[in-house]
Amino acid sequence: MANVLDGKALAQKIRTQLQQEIQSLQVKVGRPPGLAVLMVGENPASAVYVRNKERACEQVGIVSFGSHFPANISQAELTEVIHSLNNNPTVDGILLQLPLPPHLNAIPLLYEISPDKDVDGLHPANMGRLVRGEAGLRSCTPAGVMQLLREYNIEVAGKDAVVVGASILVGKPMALMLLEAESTVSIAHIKTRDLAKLTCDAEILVVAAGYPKLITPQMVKPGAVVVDVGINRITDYEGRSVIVGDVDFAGVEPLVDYISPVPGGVGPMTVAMLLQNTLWSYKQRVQYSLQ
Ligand SMILES: NC(=O)c1ccc[n+]([C@@H]2O[C@H](COP(=O)([O-])OP(=O)(O)OC[C@H]3O[C@@H](n4cnc5c(N)ncnc54)[C@H](OP(=O)(O)O)[C@@H]3O)[C@@H](O)[C@H]2O)c1
Ligand SMILES: Nc1nc(=O)c2c([nH]1)NC[C@@H]1CN(c3ccc(C(=O)N[C@@H](CCC(=O)O)C(=O)O)cc3)CN21
Ligand SMILES: [Mg+2]
Repeated sequence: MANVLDGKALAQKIRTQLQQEIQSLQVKVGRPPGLAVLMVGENPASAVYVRNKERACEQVGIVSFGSHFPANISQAELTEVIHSLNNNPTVDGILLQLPLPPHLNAIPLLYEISPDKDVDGLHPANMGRLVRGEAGLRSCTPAGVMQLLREYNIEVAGKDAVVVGASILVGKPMALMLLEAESTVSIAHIKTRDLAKLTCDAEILVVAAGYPKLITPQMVKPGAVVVDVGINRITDYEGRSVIVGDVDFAGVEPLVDYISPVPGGVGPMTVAMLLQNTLWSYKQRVQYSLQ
């Protein structure tokens, strides 16, 4: 039986640490950290994220400025909203929930978010820092995966790692962080000819494709570490709406050494890293008032 990577428990531990640090800092600074989350239209994965994030902010003492915009908001209107948040001194973090409705273009909007407040790490300046191995705001989900591996003392250096998925939100920054930790990294994507051949060689397998049961028992190396990033809402055999990952958990779990569950794995870690990034950004911003 595999060890289950308990992201829920680790995230709770991190939130307790953050709560204590925020409590003592805000006395000196005179205001709590602030996080603005912009959600446009309806997206089930985003809705889960926004709900969990608001609860977590409240727990640690971060003020959350949640804004939910109708699906028909224009590119210009959303750009204006971002500019006003950039100029708002009580906002330390700005997160634009992805994906956006088709009439909106995410890339130009991600350029508009001030790199100092880009708690998703998606601005080219922050992605560039990651590529170069510099400190900075980094994408929450891959940062959460790395922290989870560290918590369980899982050796990464020298290992063969495979990342399934190559998005700028998860797959690409994940591969860069695994490389920084000195593993040998391969990235699979939709055009990969033989996915199973690649995944069968993976000692560390991180899956972020958004496809339920993409990874079957035949596709994993016995004794591997499997991290499931996928968040898919499906209807189960009893007609209920449930969340599942990209890995056939029941089939894969008996074969591997470590596996992260969905829910309770990477998702809560993403939220914890978002809070951590917001605190980091706040500390950068208020360092003068602390001297
Ligand atoms: N747990 C969390 O905290 C968290 C955070 C973010 C996202 N997610 C979830 O993680 C999943 C991925 O998110 P994302 O934002 O990275 O999604 P995305 O932008 O849709 O990217 C998915 C990536 O997977 C690749 N892919 C899709 N089907 C594939 C297949 N059959 N074989 C190989 N590669 C395949 C795509 O390839 P192409 O680009 O070539 O099409 C793309 O690179 C989703 O389920 C999302 O909800 C979870
Ligand atoms: N800009 C941006 N950044 C993101 O990190 C992001 C988006 N957009 N859009 C949606 C996806 C999906 N993300 C998620 C999705 C779920 C959880 C989460 O907390 N999952 C929990 C609870 C699931 C449940 O309530 O059942 C889990 O245990 O997996 C976190 C981040 C983050 N994502
Ligand atoms: Mg999860």
